[in-house]
Amino acid sequence: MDLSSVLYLALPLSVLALTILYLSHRRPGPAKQPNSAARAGSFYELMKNSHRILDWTAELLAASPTGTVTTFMGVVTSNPSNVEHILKNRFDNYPKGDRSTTILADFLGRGIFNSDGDHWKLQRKTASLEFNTKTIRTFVLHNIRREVAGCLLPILAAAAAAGEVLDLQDLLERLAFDNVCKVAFNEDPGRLAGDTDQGREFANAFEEATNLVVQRYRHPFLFSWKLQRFLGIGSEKLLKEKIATVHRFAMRVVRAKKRAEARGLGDDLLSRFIAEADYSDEFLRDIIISFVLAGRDTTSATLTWFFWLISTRPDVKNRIMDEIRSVRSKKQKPAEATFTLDEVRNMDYLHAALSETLRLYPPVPLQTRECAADDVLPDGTKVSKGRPVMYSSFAMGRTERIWGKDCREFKPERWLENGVFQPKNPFRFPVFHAGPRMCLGKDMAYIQMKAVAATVMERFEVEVVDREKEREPDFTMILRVKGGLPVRVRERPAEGVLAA
Ligand code: HEM
Repeated sequence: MDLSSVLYLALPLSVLALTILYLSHRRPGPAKQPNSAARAGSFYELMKNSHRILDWTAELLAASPTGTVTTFMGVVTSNPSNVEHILKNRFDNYPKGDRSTTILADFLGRGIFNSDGDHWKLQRKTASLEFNTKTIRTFVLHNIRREVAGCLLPILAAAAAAGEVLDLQDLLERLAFDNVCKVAFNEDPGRLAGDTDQGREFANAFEEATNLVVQRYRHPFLFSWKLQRFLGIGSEKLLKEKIATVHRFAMRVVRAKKRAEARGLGDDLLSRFIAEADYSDEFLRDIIISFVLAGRDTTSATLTWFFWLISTRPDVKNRIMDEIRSVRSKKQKPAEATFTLDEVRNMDYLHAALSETLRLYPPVPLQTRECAADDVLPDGTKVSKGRPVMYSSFAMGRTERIWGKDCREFKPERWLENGVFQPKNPFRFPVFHAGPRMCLGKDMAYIQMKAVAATVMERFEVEVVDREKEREPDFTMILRVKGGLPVRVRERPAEGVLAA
């Protein structure tokens, strides 16, 4: 790049930097919102609180009478009526929007996770049919049982015998990655069983590409990361390489599956899309990358928080153990190392404990949409065209107005009536999103999480090292446990359970 181009690009950058400085030091004017959203959170405050963005927004929202605030970042709400308006009633006015889809486009293309309008509708229609069949549920459970019995339990047994400390979060992430790849395209990258070269390269590139692409959100203007990409410098250089590795792997999978079509397709999601219509290779590549991203760290993060939370609550742990024993006692044939679909379904208390974990530590804690045309939210907040509008599941899970005075307590009982699990209104609990774009993998996620939790707990006592220590969330794309979760495991004496 020559000097004149550098100067040409440097000038607008300086203007942007000065604008940011001006905005951050400007005295806030009188609030323009009529009766609702407090105007809070200047650029300066945002920077000051950037390391605790979730707690900071939760505090702002709790202090606002309507549960909505207007910040430098856009409108943020924890008000269920607003959430219903954005996600359902005025769905078409709140797409993901250009800013977000442009940021993720190099990586995700126009896969279901990163598209709006007709392109999204087409994928959603096919995917909804495929996610809701009994065949896919059975396929999901079959894979998770295989992976748990064949890989996870032996690793835990070896650690128990050696008295070794394990990072449970890391193990669960490996398990979730292998599992979502099996469900998406029926290949196991072997993250848990001992990496294959190709699998390791794909998994590492996927992980790094996700972390690097998220860095683009930290740029206040699209222009700044685009400039880096154009110059091929810094994190953008590395990102390009990682994305190329992921795309190469995914393309190989798509082409191999298409070639195998004549010999019969499988039950995985890619096979089902191929059988459905003559989609292009790129279209299918984008779809499977979206599925892997969607189903990867969400379940492992939830399980990690779950194991930490129950380690601080022996009463909850005991009730889960009682439920597991009771489900087992109804079995006619000798118990296996893992559970059937019906057994997993019948665990209401475990379902409640996982939902309570999701309430306090939602894997996707803050969601953003972009306002397509000027609008007024049900609480009176005005939103202008192009503004980001966010809802915070994290703040909502900790809101007294929604969950009562004990909202910060871990209390699975709040989800049960006469021992039976009662789902909550998704606009008050939008952890899986809500409305037409609600998470497609919700049932699948519960099946996986329940199967893993019950199988591990039945066979092992999991002791979290330093369990009383408060765990800090680490929020990049998914709300993980900062620093992982070190645990020791001990084998329980067998209660009629066969070895894996
Ligand atoms: C605890 C586990 C999970 C949670 C909390 C969760 C949460 C969410 C949320 C909040 C969204 C909306 C994201 C957005 O629009 O930006 C979403 C979408 C989605 N999820 Fe999940 N998810 C979970 C597990 C899974 C799993 C295991 C899969 C399976 C592959 C999956 C597949 C999807 C898909 C395909 C979408 C896109 C739906 C669309 O845009 O129409 N999810 N999920």
